[in-house]
Amino acid sequence: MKEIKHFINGAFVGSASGKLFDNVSPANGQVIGRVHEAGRAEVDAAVKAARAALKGPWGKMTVAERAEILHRVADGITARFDEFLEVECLDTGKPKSLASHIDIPRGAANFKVFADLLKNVANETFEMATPDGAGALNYGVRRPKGVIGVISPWNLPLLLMTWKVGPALACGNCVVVKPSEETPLTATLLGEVMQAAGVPAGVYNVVHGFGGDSAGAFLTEHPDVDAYTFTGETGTGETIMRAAAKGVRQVSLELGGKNAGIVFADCDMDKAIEGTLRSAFANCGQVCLGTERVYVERPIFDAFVARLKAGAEALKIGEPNDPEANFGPLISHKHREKVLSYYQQAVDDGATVVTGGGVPEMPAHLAGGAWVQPTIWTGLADDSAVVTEEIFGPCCHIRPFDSEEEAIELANSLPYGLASAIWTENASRAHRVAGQIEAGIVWVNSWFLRDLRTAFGGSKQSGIGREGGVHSLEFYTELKNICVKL
Ligand SMILES: NC(=O)c1ccc[n+]([C@@H]2O[C@H](COP(=O)([O-])OP(=O)(O)OC[C@H]3O[C@@H](n4cnc5c(N)ncnc54)[C@H](O)[C@@H]3O)[C@@H](O)[C@H]2O)c1
Ligand SMILES: O=C/C=C/C=C(\O)C(=O)O
Repeated sequence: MKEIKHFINGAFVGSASGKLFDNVSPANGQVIGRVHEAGRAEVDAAVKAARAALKGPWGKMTVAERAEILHRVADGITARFDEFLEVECLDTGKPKSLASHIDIPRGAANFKVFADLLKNVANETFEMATPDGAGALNYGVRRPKGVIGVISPWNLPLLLMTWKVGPALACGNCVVVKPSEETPLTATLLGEVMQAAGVPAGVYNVVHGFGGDSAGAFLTEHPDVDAYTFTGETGTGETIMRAAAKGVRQVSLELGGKNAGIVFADCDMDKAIEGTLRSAFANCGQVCLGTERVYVERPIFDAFVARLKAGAEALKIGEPNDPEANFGPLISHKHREKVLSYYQQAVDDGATVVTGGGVPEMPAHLAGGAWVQPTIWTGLADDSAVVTEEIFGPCCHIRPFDSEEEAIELANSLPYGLASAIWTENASRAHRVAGQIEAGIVWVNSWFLRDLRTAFGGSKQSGIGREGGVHSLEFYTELKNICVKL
């Protein structure tokens, strides 16, 4: 059985405690590996290695030197594309057709984009008048924040982890990564790529384990970490924020959502159906930006529901290697229990189940997987938990609306504010509505169209801070003002 070890100070090491946990395939329920669980000793070793690398070669490199190495990391991922694809799909069960287009290429791009960006950042300067007439010159310099704790989720493991590690390293920081316990493989494989690319030991460290009372908590409680960047559930974000408060460490939090799609009667129906299908069901609904609430203008409500149902029913459920498959399993049986509890709740609350609502029949060799049906409901009250709470599964509730104001009010009615998608061919309306949606990201006639230079993050309980492009610099660097009296 394959053992998955930590990557600390440039070497793969096991846990001193000898504690291991199972890595289980979501597609068939079989154990695919045994993962070392970090104790305080391993987390401490990783933080110490990061601190030493910061004071050592990495901290002393020029931006251009670091950028060259990070380009080699990106090329290293691309050169081992098939291996990354294999293990990402082993961990998550997602179709290779999806991960080969999104997860792995984005993993590589996250290093290139931020390496290039750092080479072109301008710093602010202010000339200042002084009473003696000689003046003063203020100029800003950016310095790495230090040792960054990176805590990432399981839904897009390589993409979301490198989305943080790419800019962190480009800015000259060193990182200790705690990947999700569900998906340890790509973060570990990246250690090999880092070694081969010439990233100095200690710059990139990975510790495996769980959240509370395990590697996650040990990392967030460690006093020598300067800042934490986290993607995951809102409740976990609160816990991490509390831990980071000790020592006044900064946090960047990308949290949960209950995103609304708003479909106007003047939309291009083909586009709206295609985009809503993806936003509700891609990655088996396990995308933070996904749509779980769809509001459709009444004149096209019935037609929209019928077409979305047909689209959901045409999804091809299957294992990662099935070239036809575009719909995989949920991440675990535990998560399936949660999703199925909402499927039951919807029925109890009087929903009309338009399609799905249960567990699909799978061939014998996949029967142990965490499969679930894509599901659509109508007819629920606005305060049903199914409509107000993040399910993080392949499901959505569709509700009619009669006016623009009503649609905006419904979209803004929850404490989350991550993303929204608006479907209309009327550009004025698109601008007007997009400006009023309380969310960090609004798409018009699209979904998950990503330019890595743009600000990414959530408002309200969906997060704190923005990452992406130059916005990442705000978190990953300290901006220092130097004032020179002339
Ligand atoms: N806003 C975004 O950009 C974004 C992106 C992807 C996922 N998400 C959210 O992530 C959630 C799904 O991911 P998940 O189930 O892995 O989230 P999660 O919060 O359960 O876990 C995320 C990570 O935090 C760790 N963790 C858990 N408890 C911890 C603790 N007490 N201290 C330190 N670390 C701890 C986990 O081990 C894991 O590595 C959903 O809520 C989804 O909306 C948000
Ligand atoms: O599940 C959440 C998806 C987040 C996507 C990104 O962070 C990104 O595209 O950079």
